[in-house]
Amino acid sequence: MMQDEFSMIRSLLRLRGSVDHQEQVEVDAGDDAAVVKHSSGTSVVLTCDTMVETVHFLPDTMTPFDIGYKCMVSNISDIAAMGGIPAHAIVSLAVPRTWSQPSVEEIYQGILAAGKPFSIHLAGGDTVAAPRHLVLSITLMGEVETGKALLRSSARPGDILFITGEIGASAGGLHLQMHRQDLRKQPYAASLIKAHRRPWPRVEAGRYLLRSGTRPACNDISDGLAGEAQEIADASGVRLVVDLDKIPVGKDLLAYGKETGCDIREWVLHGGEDFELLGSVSQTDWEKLRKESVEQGIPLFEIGRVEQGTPGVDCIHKGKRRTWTRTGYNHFADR
Ligand SMILES: Nc1ncnc2c1ncn2[C@@H]1O[C@H](COP(=O)(O)OP(=O)(O)OP(=O)(O)O)[C@@H](O)[C@H]1O
Ligand SMILES: Cc1ncc(C[n+]2csc(CCOP(=O)(O)O)c2C)c(N)n1
Ligand SMILES: [Mg+2]
Ligand SMILES: [Mg+2]
Ligand SMILES: [Mg+2]
Repeated sequence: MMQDEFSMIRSLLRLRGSVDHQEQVEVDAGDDAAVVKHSSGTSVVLTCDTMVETVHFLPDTMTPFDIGYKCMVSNISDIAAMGGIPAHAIVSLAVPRTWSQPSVEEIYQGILAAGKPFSIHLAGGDTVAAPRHLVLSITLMGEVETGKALLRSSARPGDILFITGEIGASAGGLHLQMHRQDLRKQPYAASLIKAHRRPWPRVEAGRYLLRSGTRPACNDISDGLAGEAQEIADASGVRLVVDLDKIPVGKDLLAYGKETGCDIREWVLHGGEDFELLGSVSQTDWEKLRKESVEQGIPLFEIGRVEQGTPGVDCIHKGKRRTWTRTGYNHFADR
């Protein structure tokens, strides 16, 4: 039995417990809109990402908690990619009849859990009926020092290209859940499934990059490495060269690929939903960044370089250089 719209909203808001970022909250959820103060010297960072049943998840690939969690992470990740600090979120929920009240509350628990490490204040939202599939959309507001945001357009010829962690595991976890449930209990399975359902947004790395004063180019990898690299190339007017052998890949993904004979390179380059950051800085700054990042426990892996040339991305594998023609995940690719 589902509560009426207004009881549902009250139940969902009660799940928040205490209000995060209280010092900034002038008017909380409950009025026509929330009102938040923001500090001088900082600018507002705004982003929005949506998840749709059948497009971003299926009952077999994500629990309701995971759906809320991952939708929040995909938003936090965009703030991280700008070097910002996430602060206030607005949640829009379109719920079909087939979803029960406890399942919707579970989505909320996931949203709140993902926001908790960053003290994100859930400032309100909207709740409507949906004809068939669930749609969850989150708008996230954050702060960044004025004039300091990390941009896709900052890559320069001579830069070193880097990434903040292993990639491909999310797509591997999706594949395993959709096609190889028989391997679910294998030792490598849990970490791949976790990578797909509960990614971690790189806020610390984004803040570290911003504070370093090196002004790196930056983009988060939601649509796959190849596509996100292309976005940096286009925005900066440069050519990116990615060394395939340098891309960090986890041992569990390697084990899954070995067992199934699947081409894990496809997932590493085009899988997406890994939410690592892809960036570039000058060679001199790279030496400094790499040294300090080790001391601070923030992983940074060199994966290539930036060159002058027609905007685009090349890859080098076993000494051979080729151009990547495929772009990132495209929602309308089959239309
Ligand atoms: N419907 C829309 N109206 C206005 N701007 C949009 C719309 N959709 C996307 N944009 C803008 O286009 C840019 C690229 O959006 P996109 O969603 O591709 O980025 P992303 O969130 O980094 O990627 P992903 O959605 O894969 O996480 C962003 O600046 C975004 O605000
Ligand atoms: C059931 C199911 N099928 C396919 C996928 C893969 N997938 C969906 S959207 C997307 C790119 C990022 O989306 P967006 O651009 O909206 O942020 C990817 C890689 C999935 N997660 N679940
Ligand atoms: Mg988006
Ligand atoms: Mg995004
Ligand atoms: Mg992004």
